[in-house]
Amino acid sequence: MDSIVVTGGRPLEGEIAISGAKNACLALMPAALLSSDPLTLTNTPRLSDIRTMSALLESLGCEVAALQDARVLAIGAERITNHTAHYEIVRKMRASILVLGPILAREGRAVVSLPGGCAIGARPVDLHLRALEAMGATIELRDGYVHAEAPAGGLRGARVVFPLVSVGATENALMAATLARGTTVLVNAAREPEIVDLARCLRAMGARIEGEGTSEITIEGREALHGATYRVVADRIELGTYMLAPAIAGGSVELLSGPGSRELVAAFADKLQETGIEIADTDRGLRVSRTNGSLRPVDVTTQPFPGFPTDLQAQMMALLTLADGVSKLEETIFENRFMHAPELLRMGAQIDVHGGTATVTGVSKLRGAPVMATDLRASVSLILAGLAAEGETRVARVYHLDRGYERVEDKLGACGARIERVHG
Ligand SMILES: CC(=O)N[C@H]1[C@@H](OP(=O)(O)OP(=O)(O)OC[C@H]2O[C@@H](n3ccc(=O)[nH]c3=O)[C@H](O)[C@@H]2O)O[C@H](CO)[C@@H](O)[C@@H]1O
Ligand SMILES: C=C(OP(=O)(O)O)C(=O)O
Repeated sequence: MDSIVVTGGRPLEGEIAISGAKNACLALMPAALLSSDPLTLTNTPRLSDIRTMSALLESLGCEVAALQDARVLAIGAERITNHTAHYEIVRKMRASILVLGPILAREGRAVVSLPGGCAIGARPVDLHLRALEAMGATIELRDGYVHAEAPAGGLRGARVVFPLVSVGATENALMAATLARGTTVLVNAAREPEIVDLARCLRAMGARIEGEGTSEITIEGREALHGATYRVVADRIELGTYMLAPAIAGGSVELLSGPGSRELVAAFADKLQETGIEIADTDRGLRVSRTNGSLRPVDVTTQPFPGFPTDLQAQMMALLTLADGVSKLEETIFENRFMHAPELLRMGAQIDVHGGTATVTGVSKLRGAPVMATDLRASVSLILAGLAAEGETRVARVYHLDRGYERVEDKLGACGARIERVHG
């Protein structure tokens, strides 16, 4: 199994290209199931999660062609030949549940393995299922699988009120509603940029949708959708992660995420600026610079968009371990998302975790250490910490990292970081 070895202490200078968003792409790919015409996605990231979704779609009868060095994916779902998403694939990636709504809406039936819990929390899918039931589906759970059936004549438009904000449940319901009979209103819908991206792509496929990016989305169901070509939005979590690289290591880096991309990370960028880091908009994205030696502590509470993203909490914690004072991080989305804390302790950080709150008392320096992470964002937070630490940090089990970060060693290495991948 590969490890990443980082030797800290070098300020970073240069630029980093930000890839297309993993989490947007993982919702856009199943949208292809809604039409018998091909959906072509451009700016797709080269990540293991994307390959897993391709394999899942192929197992359902789709043709998936990775073009232009896998920067473009052409997905043809002329016929869905298999209505079951098997556990062997679903267990690898929770986003597999996103095929449920599209298959059910187009074919009238679908069987999808329950994804099960994962390191960061239990992550049930009840809200996905309730939304589809509100559209008339009959759902049964048997032997670890969701068996869903649409009523005669197909799913019906409905008013779906989500008791809590769920990105995945909003995506599943949004996709299903595009082919339902009548109007669907999603109330308390997620507002994440990935939802906006999905709605725009569905509109390019002929769907009638209004209100994406607000908490109420209205969808007028259509008989059929057609093919389209759509460009995946920049990855705001990758962007935020690399914004933290010069913040923690020192130096100045331009993040090539496109003009106007600050709005993708506004709440995070505000917190980063509060610590004393400079952020400037550029024609190509954002420039982040650390000119001043000390970092101010800040308090952070994770929230659904437009709040501070849970997917940047671990990385922000790595920075705050070196602030001049005490910071509090409150995790409100997932019940077990502080797995990076004990590993950061091994590098000399001072962190107390009580329930959903981590109190971080800044230290003057971190020391390199062998560390290991059990989820994607925790893994990258240890790499960030390694950029600032004295000596060598070896981050083991980087398959988590490869789910969500493309060539992390090349992107940081090009800015002067001493970082390498060690095989075996
Ligand atoms: C592939 C993808 O896009 N993953 C993102 C997506 O995950 P995902 O879509 O799984 O996250 P949700 O927004 O659904 O989860 C939010 C909260 O709702 C709970 N919940 C969710 C669904 C449900 O049916 N019942 C229920 O109780 C979850 O356990 C969690 O506590 O949004 C999360 C929150 O921004 C991000 O951290 C993930 O990176
Ligand atoms: C939690 C994440 O992904 P997933 O929902 O696929 O587990 C993530 O991207 O940080």
